[in-house]
Amino acid sequence: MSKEERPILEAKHVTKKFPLANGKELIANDDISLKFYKGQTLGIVGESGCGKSTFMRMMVQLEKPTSGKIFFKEKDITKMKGEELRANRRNVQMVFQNPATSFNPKMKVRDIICEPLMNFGLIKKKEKDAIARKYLEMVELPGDFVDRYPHNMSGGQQQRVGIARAIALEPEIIFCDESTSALDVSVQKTILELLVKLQKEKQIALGFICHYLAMISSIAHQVAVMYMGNIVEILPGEKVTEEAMHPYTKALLQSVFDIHMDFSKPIEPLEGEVNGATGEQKGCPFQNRCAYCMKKCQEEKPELKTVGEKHELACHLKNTNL
Ligand SMILES: Nc1ncnc2c1ncn2[C@@H]1O[C@H](COP(=O)(O)OP(=O)(O)OP(=O)(O)O)[C@@H](O)[C@H]1O
Repeated sequence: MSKEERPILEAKHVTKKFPLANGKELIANDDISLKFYKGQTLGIVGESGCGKSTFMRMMVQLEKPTSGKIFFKEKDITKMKGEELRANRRNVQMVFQNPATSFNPKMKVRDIICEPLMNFGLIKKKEKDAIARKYLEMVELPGDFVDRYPHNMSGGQQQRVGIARAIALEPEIIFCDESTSALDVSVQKTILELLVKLQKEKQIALGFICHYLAMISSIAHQVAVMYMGNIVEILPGEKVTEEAMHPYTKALLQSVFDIHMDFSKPIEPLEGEVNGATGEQKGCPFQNRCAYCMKKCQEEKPELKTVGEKHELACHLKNTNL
């Protein structure tokens, strides 16, 4: 495999369990394997509570998996400790989606953008102003925003400052969690476009977490659809509308897709209950809500299998024309 084809970041069989008050465990992520490549966007989509943020938190080293491995350029980051772990954080950055709560309200934009650079000892105090202005320009904000405080900016502007702060470290991969965003969808879309522009310029890998399949598939090279902690389908973003096979992906498409890309529509809820996965239910995680559920689906959990070019599916129905 050539260097270009190797993933920057790779999750291998990653599982995350949380203890529940009743002594059972919630399986928030169940045996997830995903790859992130240089200059490419991998979108992770699914309803609230399916485990997207949990996955991202492990990728950015804020949490450790219960089992499985995470490789940054073939080095297992789950084994890193101390200085090595701290140094690696620079490579994998995250854009916080509620900057109002993640920024120190007493810090000016200049300091917010430069704080990580100062922490890593990469710049001197007197360089801060010029550097903050440079990154503000990259995120299409005026240079004199350096003297603003977070509360003097709109949510979208704060988001741009968050991106400026993340890219200032020149990371190899950036994660964004739009699913928890306080921004309205049209602002989310502009932010997404900015990230795609920066990605093209800098060849950053992007991990993008989103509720809106139509929005994410319009920009992501690959889309991974998550349901109750499981990846049920992976396919190229540009092929989502024509080639989606999983009944859940199709349901997400039907509920939100609009050819005119009207992202203001909320997701219509699917029929049926989403239960937390405690590992007690045999078979397919989607069986309770699937209109095509067969006996086999109640007994045997479908594994992700290749069904086309860059297309993987976990569904027993794969050869049935739905
Ligand atoms: N620290 C924690 N302790 C216990 N349970 C947790 C913890 N973090 C997340 N969970 C549970 O894990 C499941 C997945 O949560 P997660 O936040 O990853 O979902 P999500 O898909 O990102 O949702 P949203 O789109 O609403 O952000 C949920 O049932 C959640 O309640």
